[in-house]
Amino acid sequence: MTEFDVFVIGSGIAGQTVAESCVKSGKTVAITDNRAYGGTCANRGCDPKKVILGFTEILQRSKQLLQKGITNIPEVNWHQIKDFKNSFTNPVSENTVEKLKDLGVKLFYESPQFIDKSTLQVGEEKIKAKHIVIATGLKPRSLEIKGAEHTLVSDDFLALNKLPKRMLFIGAGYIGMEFAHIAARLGVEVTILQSGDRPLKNFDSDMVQQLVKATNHLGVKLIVNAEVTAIEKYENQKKVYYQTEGNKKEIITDVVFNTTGRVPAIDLLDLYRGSVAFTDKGVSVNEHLQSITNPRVYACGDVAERGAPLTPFSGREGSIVAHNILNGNQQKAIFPVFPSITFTLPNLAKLGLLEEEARAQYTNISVNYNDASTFFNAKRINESIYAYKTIVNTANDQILGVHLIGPQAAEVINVFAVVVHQKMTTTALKDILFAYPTWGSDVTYMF
Ligand SMILES: Cc1cc2nc3c(=O)[nH]c(=O)nc-3n(C[C@H](O)[C@H](O)[C@H](O)COP(=O)(O)OP(=O)(O)OC[C@H]3O[C@@H](n4cnc5c(N)ncnc54)[C@H](O)[C@@H]3O)c2cc1C
Ligand SMILES: NC(=O)c1ccc[n+]([C@@H]2O[C@H](COP(=O)([O-])OP(=O)(O)OC[C@H]3O[C@@H](n4cnc5c(N)ncnc54)[C@H](O)[C@@H]3O)[C@@H](O)[C@H]2O)c1
Repeated sequence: MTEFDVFVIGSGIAGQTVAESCVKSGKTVAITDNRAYGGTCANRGCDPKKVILGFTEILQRSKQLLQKGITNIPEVNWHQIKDFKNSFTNPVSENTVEKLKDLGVKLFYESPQFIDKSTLQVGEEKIKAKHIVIATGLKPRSLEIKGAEHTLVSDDFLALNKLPKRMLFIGAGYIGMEFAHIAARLGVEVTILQSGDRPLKNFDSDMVQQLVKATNHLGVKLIVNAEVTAIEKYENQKKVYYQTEGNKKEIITDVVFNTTGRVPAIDLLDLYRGSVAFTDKGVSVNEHLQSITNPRVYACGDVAERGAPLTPFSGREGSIVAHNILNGNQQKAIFPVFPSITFTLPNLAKLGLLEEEARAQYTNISVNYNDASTFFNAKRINESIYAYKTIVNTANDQILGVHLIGPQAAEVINVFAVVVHQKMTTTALKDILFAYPTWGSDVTYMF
């Protein structure tokens, strides 16, 4: 039986971080992945999405300034966009493999199964490890309806050879909204069916209302309170049956994407045999990111029950796990307040508490919600959607929450992340001289 100090399952940002730190500290380390090395963000998530978004930003800006100096909207070519996107994603796997091999990590290419608390079956090999790290991320939630096999997922969107004329997304969360905006700007007729009464439940409702306005303006048909009941395939077309407010409806489209959420990728691991407890949110871990039922096992990144399923968390959790393996459980998974973005155009951004959370937790708060579309920054690019909501604890003048919608909200929210992280007061923030005219300079007017 082969033995390692550390066996890592999953080569995304979380797993790679653990493997790299541990091998550099002299541990014997192995890692396995049953898909392309490098994980979701670089291969099938944040990065390729943002590359494609870059093209739609140009289209959006051109459209806003059409007949104001722009005479033609540029034409886009999906094949070229895809080639450019592939120039980022294609090398990821090979580069990751090379980096890990050079560091002395032993690589495997299949899903392991737990045999007992410290042993894994990896292909033909039985492997024992002092520490096993689960970093397998999330996978798309299965859709439990008739005809679910006719749906595609976000990976398939990024791999499309040709853009269809029509697309339908089931679910208006991060992925549904981001991909719907991208597709619509690239000329696809887009429908979104959302089960609840609004998209993006984690974001501020006033900002989301503005985003819904922008989404409608873009020509996307966003239908809320829709319960999808079945999908039928007719040659190249799909018929999607749904109900809304008791009425049965159907819609014909070319491609249907299941964007109803993502769940922990743990079903292949036989966690029961390893005595590793889990819930539907992921592997159950204590504050050191250690399994609550098997102390040899740690979990980090999206698959861990703690933290948020976002790239910066996965990296941070990976380094906490590596530190705890190497030094005994010294680091706790305590995270600073963090921004979250929906990369639609305009961007939707949030940091800290929602208004209702702040009202429930604090007695003295001030909430400042304003339409900023008359600000110079918005007017100079003819942008009609720009708004903010800031929530301040009036007892100490510190910011509790910031919610932004605007063309550069994804960047501007980072200014607030620094302010909140450093516990600055709004008075101190207003004392800073920001360069003008920049989006950053608007933040001093948001209180
Ligand atoms: C379309 C999309 C867009 C996104 N955009 C953003 C964004 O803009 N910003 C942001 O912060 N986050 C974004 N995310 C989320 C982000 O990608 C994840 O939070 C991050 O990649 C998680 O890293 P991880 O290391 O925890 O898991 P992953 O990167 O998912 O890595 C897990 C690895 O484990 C492997 N694996 C799974 N099961 C097994 C098994 N049984 N055996 C062996 N290997 C296995 C997988 O193949 C994968 O390589 C996006 C996600 C998606 C899907
Ligand atoms: N910009 C980013 O940071 C970014 C982008 C993409 C993904 N992510 C990460 O990936 C995770 C998964 O994203 P996601 O968009 O898959 O999930 P999500 O949870 O954000 O959205 C799923 C949406 O589908 C809806 N839904 C669920 N079941 C439905 C049904 N049967 N019919 C219609 N609608 C239904 C939900 O109400 C929700 O609005 C996110 O939580 C996020 O952490 C982040």
